[in-house]
Order: sequence, then structure tokens, then C-alpha cells
Amino acid sequence: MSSLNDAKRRAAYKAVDENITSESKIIGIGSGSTVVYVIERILQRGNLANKECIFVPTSFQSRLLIIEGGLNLGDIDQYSEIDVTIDGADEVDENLNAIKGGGACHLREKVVAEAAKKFVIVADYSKKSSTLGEKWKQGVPIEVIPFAYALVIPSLKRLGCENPVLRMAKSKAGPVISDNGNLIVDADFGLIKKPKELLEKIKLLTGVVEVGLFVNMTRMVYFGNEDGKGKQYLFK
Ligand SMILES: O=C[C@H](O)[C@H](O)[C@H](O)COP(=O)(O)O
Repeated sequence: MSSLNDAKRRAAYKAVDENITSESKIIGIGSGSTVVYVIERILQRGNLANKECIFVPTSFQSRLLIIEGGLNLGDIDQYSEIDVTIDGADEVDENLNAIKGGGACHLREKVVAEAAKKFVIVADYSKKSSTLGEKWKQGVPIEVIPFAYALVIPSLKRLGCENPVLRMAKSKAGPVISDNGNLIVDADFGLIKKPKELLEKIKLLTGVVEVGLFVNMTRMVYFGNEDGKGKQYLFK
């Protein structure tokens, strides 16, 4: 296994072991490659898989992971109070603010994170930074309704992003369509020293549904280390 995957797995296992307890009944499941290991660990711990836990997905991908794992699937409209949500991230700064949405799932992820008493991030060492924008060079993912994207792009330029890019699909001619039927614009703002301010400004643009900046939401981050020895935890 690559050291990166190994690191993801270590972070995910530790986060499951320390945050999903016998008290946890409703559990939010994030999206992405690291979350695959979260489900793997939940399944290994048969007591979690078999008992009456309900798992609330954040995407088509995590819904499938829950179904294929034979876990109890719930929806956010049935379970709007979640005990703990565990999710990946594209970058996390030292204040535990994060960029998310590399897989275009950040709208539902934010809903399921906000619904949780405790929001926990799992990531490999390459995601750790001191200031957002240091590591994730693709820009802040912004979910936009299709009708408005041509207007949102110049507005993002006025906010300081030189070259906002409509995210294009890799195996289809045309744009990436989110699970909500929207488009994704990636907007590189360089180093983001004031993520809350930037989030507020982008969110005010008409047509923007959600921004992949998770500010003051994360309780804990588990980073899997490169050397394979330990894990590094950051707590708030
Ligand atoms: O939209 C996708 C999500 O925000 C993911 O949680 C994020 O991109 C991290 O994914 P991965 O664990 O694959 O790096």
C-alpha cells in the first residue's frame, strides 16, 4: 500500500475507534477516498455494523458505501440530529478550518457536518497546512446553479480570484454535475488568511449554493503520518 493510502487508513481507523462509541446512534458519513477506510473500520468493528446505528450519507458515493457495507441507511430529513460525522478534507489549516469539495460533495457534506454534535476530519499528512491555499492548489470549490455560473465567474474575479475555472468532467464532454444537479467553479484565491471573510463574501453572490470553506466547524482532525509510525491529532 502507498504511504498516502496507509496514512489515510491510519487516520480513519483511529477516528472511528475514538469517536464512534456505544453511545453513537446516528453517524454522518463523508465522501472521498479516505472515508472508504472509515467504512472499512466500521465494518471490522462488527458491533457497530450490527447494532442499531443509522448512517447518514453525504453523497451518492457514501450512500453506496453504506448500502454495500450492509449498514443501516438513513437520510438527513429523517435524522437531522447526528451524533458524530466523520469526513475527509482537501486541506486543513492550524485552526482546523478546511477546504473541501475536491469530489464536488461539499454542499451535502456541510449540511451533514452542521447537523452533527461533533464533526471530525480524517486526512493524510499531505493535507496539513498552516494557511489554507498552501497545499490545495485547485482553488476553493464553489457549487453554483447552472443558470448563474456565467455571472458568478466575473464576480469571483472581482473578489480577487484571477482565474475561476468551471470544473470539467474527465470522462464526459462537459462540466462536472454535483449530486444536486449544480456546477462547480474552482476559484484560486492564493493563501487564504481570512477564510471566514472570504466564505461570507462568496456566499453572498447570487447563484452560489455553497462554498467549500469549512470555517469553525471542525472539532478534531486526525492526520495519518508519513513515517507509518504514529498519528497526529489536532483538537479544538
Ligand atoms: O467533495 C469531496 C470531499 O470534500 C472529500 O472529502 C475531499 O475531497 C477529500 O477527499 P479524499 O479523502 O479523497 O482526499
